Amino acid sequence: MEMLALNHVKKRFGEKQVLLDVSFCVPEHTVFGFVGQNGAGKTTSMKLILGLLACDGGEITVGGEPVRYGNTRTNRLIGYLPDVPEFYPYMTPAEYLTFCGEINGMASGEIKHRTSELLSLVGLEGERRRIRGFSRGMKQRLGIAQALFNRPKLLICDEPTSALDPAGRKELLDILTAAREQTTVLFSTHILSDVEHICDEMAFLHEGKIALQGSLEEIRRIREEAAMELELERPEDCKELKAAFPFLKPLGSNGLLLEKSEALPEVLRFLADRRLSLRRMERREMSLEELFMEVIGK
Ligand SMILES: Nc1ncnc2c1ncn2[C@@H]1O[C@H](COP(=O)(O)OP(=O)(O)OP(=O)(O)O)[C@@H](O)[C@H]1O
Repeated sequence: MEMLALNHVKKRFGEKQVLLDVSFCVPEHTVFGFVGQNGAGKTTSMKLILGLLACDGGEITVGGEPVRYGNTRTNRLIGYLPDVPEFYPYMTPAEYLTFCGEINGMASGEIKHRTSELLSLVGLEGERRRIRGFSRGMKQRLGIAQALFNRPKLLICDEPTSALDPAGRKELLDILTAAREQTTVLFSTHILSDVEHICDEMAFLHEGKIALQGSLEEIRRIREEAAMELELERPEDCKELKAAFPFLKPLGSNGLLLEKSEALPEVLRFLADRRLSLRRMERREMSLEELFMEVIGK
């Protein structure tokens, strides 16, 4: 079942059309990466999912229920970690989570149990310091514990790793992976290696639309089919081939990169007709980064 679905969502701020037509689905119990450059509209999309902004068109459902602007009904299913979470700095993490349980009207036994379970999940068990002395990474981890307190079906995190150092990022990614046992995770990022590390699926938002989406397996397949490296025996053969197919890109002294795999049969026919010998031909493993640069035309 899909936990979240956006269908043809549109959003404009004055003259600026931020989301032109955004559709994607997040299946239950996945870790879903929502990727986009700065200013692509990731936070705007999250605010629409939370009913904090009104869509100009399209529909959003959470757990099958439609999201309505200004109506918080679907938010009972959601835990949200904003990009800069705010806390009462004079509290310890245990005091803070206890306070969250109390304002939610939970019984004290349940609050105690949940607090200890979550502090252990985020690696803050036994932490007696007050939040004012916390690093950014510790605050993000506490924010995840808070967002998970009510056992949400969907955890939404807005760029949770972008301000963290590599060690802090790794800790946070491990927590999001562990959180998948209890919930579905949607997190926005522009750090593509984070997506490669923990996501099952992803969508890439570019110029107001989803430019690329699917499981990481599917996206890897696109990468493998995307480009081919050719290495010829002699530099003059390389020159001859390049002159016949100007779209081939130089690669080292005797190599050429073929980005359009549909042109491969024609290139091979040319090599055979001219009796040019090929030393090596290999599919090129593109990084997610390179693939995105290609999608955005850079
Ligand atoms: N309330 C608003 N009024 C006017 N413009 C806005 C408003 N909120 C966002 N925008 C604009 O919409 C665009 C998308 O912003 P958004 O914050 O959703 O992007 P983002 O993908 O989250 O970027 P970042 O990675 O930098 O956080 C930006 O150009 C931003 O300036």
